[in-house]
Amino acid sequence: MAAFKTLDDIGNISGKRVLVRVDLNVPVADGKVTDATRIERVAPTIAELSGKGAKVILLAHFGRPKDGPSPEFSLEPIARATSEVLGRPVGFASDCVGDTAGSAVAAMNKGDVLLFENTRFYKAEEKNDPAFTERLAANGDIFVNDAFSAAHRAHSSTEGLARLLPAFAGRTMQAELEALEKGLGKPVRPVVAIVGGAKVSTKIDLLMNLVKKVNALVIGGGMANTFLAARGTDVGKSLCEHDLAPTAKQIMIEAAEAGCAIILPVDGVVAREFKAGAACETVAISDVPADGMILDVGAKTVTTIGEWIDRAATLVWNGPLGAFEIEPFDHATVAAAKHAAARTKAGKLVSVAGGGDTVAALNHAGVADDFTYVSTAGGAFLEWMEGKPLPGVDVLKR
Ligand SMILES: Nc1ncnc2c1ncn2[C@@H]1O[C@H](COP(=O)(O)OP(=O)(O)OP(=O)(O)O)[C@@H](O)[C@H]1O
Ligand SMILES: O=C(O)[C@H](O)COP(=O)(O)O
Repeated sequence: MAAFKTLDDIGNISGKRVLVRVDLNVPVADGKVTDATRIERVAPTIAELSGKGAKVILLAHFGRPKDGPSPEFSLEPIARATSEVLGRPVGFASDCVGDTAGSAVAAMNKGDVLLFENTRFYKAEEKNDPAFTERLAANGDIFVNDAFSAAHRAHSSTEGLARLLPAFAGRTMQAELEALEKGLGKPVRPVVAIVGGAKVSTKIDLLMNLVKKVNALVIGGGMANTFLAARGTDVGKSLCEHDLAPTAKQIMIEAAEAGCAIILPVDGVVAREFKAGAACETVAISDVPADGMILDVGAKTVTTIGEWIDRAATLVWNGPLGAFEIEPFDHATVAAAKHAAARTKAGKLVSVAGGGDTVAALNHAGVADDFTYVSTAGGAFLEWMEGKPLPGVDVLKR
């Protein structure tokens, strides 16, 4: 028996209003979804609930809006993409609470699917505010959480609702937890982690514990710049959170004490503009020009990363090594992804990667299917790896 209630326990839901938390925080460029993996992963849960005659109401966030509603963070285009993936109409309500939401739900028939606007248009969502959670709950009889990748957030739509309504794990939530336990529950050593990407402030603290769990930590992407700067390297105009230098230094101390090697870039691909085809050059990491941005790790670093992948029995990866969406800054990520995929196919590596953009990067490299497991989760995956309780999962426990 699973440790939490799943859709196998949900009973007769015909005609019932089921609020389903999904993660539709997908990569988008020019208004188009560039990687639909997260939508594809939640499709089975939606299809199952709809097939059982439920009125399926999707709750999701998109990005990190700071000041309430804005078109930039609207889920409306994602409703269209979800409809394409599901091969059926998906309605859209331009609010997740109140009259607009209530009227849209009242108009639903059995089996219909409706997406509510971005829950993060309300600050109360991220505060897990009980009054806001009640407003969300007013439109549901049952709650299903299928957003493993947002389960590290104790928000109204991830944790709060599970306290107010009968709550169940969706099929993707269930599959993610089972697959991670199987692949990484007792990882074969040496374990090498690669952490890159751009969410420096929300992920850097996780590295403090991660260095105690892995034998080597390769740091690339925007994350590396903060560590390089903390070490005294001038990173020019690169994405860098200088105020986190003390945290980065402490992580390097903890890693040394735990015997975890930290691998930082020795060279970088530098440009002056963040756009496709921008003029760029590869420079030693000590020679980044004051007006330059490191947008990818350089060829020497790629070779070193390959050597660490060769030493690993288990690889854990979150966050691209560079701004892979823009050529030619995808080179390092693609090279490392292909290298890890080849080792996995040769039976020499257990490779588990996760994250919205990380999955997109592996798809871009054409190797997502060759990894042992690809999770939709980035931050949640790292927290799971750390052994930290995930509020969205814990609340579902029997
Ligand atoms: N050197 C860099 N400078 C600027 N942006 C970078 C750099 N390296 C990587 N990135 C950006 O990092 C972003 C991905 O980071 P992020 O931490 O969101 O990863 P993720 O896999 O989506 O994880 P999660 O699911 O937790 O969001 C990409 O959009 C990529 O362009
Ligand atoms: O992309 C993710 O990792 C999840 O959707 C969570 O997003 P967040 O880091 O903005 O909470």
